[in-house]
Amino acid sequence: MEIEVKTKQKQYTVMLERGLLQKASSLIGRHGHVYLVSEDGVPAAFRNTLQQQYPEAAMYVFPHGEQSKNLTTWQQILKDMLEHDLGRKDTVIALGGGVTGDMAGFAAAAYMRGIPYINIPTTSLAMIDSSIGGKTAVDFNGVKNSIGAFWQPDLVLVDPDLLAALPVRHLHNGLVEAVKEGLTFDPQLFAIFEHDDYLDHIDEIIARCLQIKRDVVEQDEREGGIRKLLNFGHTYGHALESYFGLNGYYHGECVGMGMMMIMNNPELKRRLQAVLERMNCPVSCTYDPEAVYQLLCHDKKADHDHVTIVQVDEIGKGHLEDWPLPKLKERLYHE
Ligand SMILES: O=C(O)C(=O)C[C@@H](O)[C@H](O)[C@H](O)COP(=O)(O)O
Repeated sequence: MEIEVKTKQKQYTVMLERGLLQKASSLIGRHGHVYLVSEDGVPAAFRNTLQQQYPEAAMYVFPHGEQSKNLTTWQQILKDMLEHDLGRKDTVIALGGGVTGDMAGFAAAAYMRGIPYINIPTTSLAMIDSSIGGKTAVDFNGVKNSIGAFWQPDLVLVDPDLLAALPVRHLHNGLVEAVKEGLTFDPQLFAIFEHDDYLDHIDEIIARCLQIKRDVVEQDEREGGIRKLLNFGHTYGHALESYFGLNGYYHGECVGMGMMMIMNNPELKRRLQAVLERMNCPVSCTYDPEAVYQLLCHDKKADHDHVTIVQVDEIGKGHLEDWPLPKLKERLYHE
């Protein structure tokens, strides 16, 4: 399956097919010199499969996880790119999860004021959500994704075979973003999680999410309106993620709890809770409300004294609401 994404910045293809990694170089074609970025959590066999297709290319491998998503790693990648004489027509290829896509994408966005980059996601989170749409960022000063750029990829190769190597907690972590897309845009997608053996429908789940994301990003590349709906659960979710830090909950797990916290409709909340429990994901946690509130005030959707949040009263129909900060704070105390 091929999905065309047409944005003002770039027009590119997202290919979704099993076995793509083996033939990546033939699909990528000629793109100047190639520079590979990956993380050590990606199975060595995947890295070797790509490296063998580009024997001349340098590969920068950083330690896996959110602790690497910072300006230090970004600077090290840029320095290495310079040392390998990468030019404006050369291409960065990211092989890894969301952090790799962010690091490689943000490095490509800044290097020589922007060079091409190609994404080969290896996690459910990256396949479903972060590999397309052009959001690249690092965490800074304790605030998630606070420094970054919109920089669209030139090609995305989604190979669900790679998920076989993913630990089950990571798999579910990414699938929470698909639950989010079902709740905000696609009742049939939510129904897969509610009623079916969702692990038998992984390819369909990814395809539905990519199509939703393509439609949203094409309408609103820089998140002026409808794209904000993709942030359902992220207002509390990002704050919890920052609050618990590197050894706490995963991103998707925090988004799941964030959706539970923001949702008003008790019946929908009950259904979401049942889905999250099916996926062995947490539905709530204990935290210091004041500390989480302070983190929440840095939300990119915040405008001085209010935050644009996403609400879902009917499955498939997310909408935006402006919530004053005191209302968000009060809920933290009464959840
Ligand atoms: O692509 C988007 O737009 C999204 O909001 C997708 C989110 O699921 C994703 O976690 C995103 O990185 C959060 O964006 P941010 O702007 O709050 O950093």
